[in-house]
Amino acid sequence: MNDLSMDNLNLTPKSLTPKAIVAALDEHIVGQKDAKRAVAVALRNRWRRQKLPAELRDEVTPKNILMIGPTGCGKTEISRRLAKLADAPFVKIEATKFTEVGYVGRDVEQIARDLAEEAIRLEKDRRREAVRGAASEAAMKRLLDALVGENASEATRESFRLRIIDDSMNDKEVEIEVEDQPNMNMELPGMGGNVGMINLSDMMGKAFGQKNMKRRKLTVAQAWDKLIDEEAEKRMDQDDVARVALQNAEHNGIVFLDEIDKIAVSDQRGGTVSREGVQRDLLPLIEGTTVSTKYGPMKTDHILFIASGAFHVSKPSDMLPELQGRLPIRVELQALTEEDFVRILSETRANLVEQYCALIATEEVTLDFHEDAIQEIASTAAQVNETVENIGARRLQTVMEKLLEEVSFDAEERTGSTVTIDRAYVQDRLGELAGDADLSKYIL
Ligand SMILES: Nc1ncnc2c1ncn2[C@@H]1O[C@H](COP(=O)(O)OP(=O)(O)OP(=O)(O)O)[C@@H](O)[C@H]1O
Repeated sequence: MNDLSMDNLNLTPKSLTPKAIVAALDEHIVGQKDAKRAVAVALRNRWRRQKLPAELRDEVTPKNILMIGPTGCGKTEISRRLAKLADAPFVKIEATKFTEVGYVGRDVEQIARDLAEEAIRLEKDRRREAVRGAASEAAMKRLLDALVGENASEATRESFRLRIIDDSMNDKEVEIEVEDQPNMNMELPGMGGNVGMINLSDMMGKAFGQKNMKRRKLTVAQAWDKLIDEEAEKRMDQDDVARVALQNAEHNGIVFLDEIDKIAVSDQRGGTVSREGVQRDLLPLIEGTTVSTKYGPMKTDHILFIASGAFHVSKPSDMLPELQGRLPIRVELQALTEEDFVRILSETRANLVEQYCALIATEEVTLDFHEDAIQEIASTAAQVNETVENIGARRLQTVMEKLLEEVSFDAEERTGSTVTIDRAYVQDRLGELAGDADLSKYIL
């Protein structure tokens, strides 16, 4: 890639120093300092690499990361948040998926194709912003034409326009001409996976320079969404979208490979694709290869791979040596404690307590959480994790849902009231359940 095309990339901002990245992650994720530092350095190294002269830049490959830690302790969350910070295409894939019946070696390339799709989605979102004004103007014109006819007076059009804008026509039906997407996919023989899939309708549309249009009955709200989408797409140079998105996937993409520990042990089952085989298939992708996608060839050399697993049964050293070598940065994440749960519920941004308060507040009911209630919820979650199964912070979700089940169900009958949630309330709702391991297995 030459320097010029590199300039088109959305570079990670200079201000995203490792410290700034860790600070941003701290807002959402409690603890796990080592993992945060490792991903922060990996991201910064991308920015550093982009500053290098071309010949050196190509030599610098990402130092992929292996996260070791129990389920629900923040491995995915850290990686996903990192990608969001960097505005980077991100996909999460379970490594075990490739051991299932029906998969063949080359299917791991689908990971790169999924990343390309994600990059396309991001790029289109970015460009949609830029064309929003023109697209909504054109969409409104088409919608008004369909509702009142092209020859209606300006006054009529204006009065309909205002009613559309203030949402009062949302449920009214309108018959309108929109693009038809029958999805006539056809697989090209001899080309594996999705590359060989071509969309016949797309192709015919391109050949004749036009899309198939079809009259459909939609609600005004549905028609508006569809028209905005069509008008925005029309205003994007699709070839340029594909080119920039592919570059972005190649240089900024992050692949999160979950359950890598499950493919590290040798096979006992017959009939399925061997786990060692999957490791071998993954290798070229991680080492760097070129995968054909429907947007063109995509190099995987500079994609950042974050592999993760609990490694309860297997050890990282059980993986193929080549794969171990490709995941040189090892970080351990800690199982979450009761204190961590308190912090997750009270210190993280948009935490579960805030979310529930906001949801119930839409019914004009106030949830007044006392500190001792948070402590009790955390202790209940920790207790159930210990007695039933440790699912980490995910336990907080089931516990909170159960705790607030009743209020959530009849909030609209309590308009104007305040529900006090203190330790006694939590014990009253959850005490019996949490104390009974058999019940908790199903309910909490
Ligand atoms: N340390 C943490 N701080 C705040 N929230 C957390 C933390 N760990 C996990 N969570 C929350 O718990 C949920 C599950 O976490 P996550 O998906 O990161 O688990 P994981 O470690 O990747 O587990 P798995 O290996 O099973 O995928 C998410 O909603 C996440 O926000």
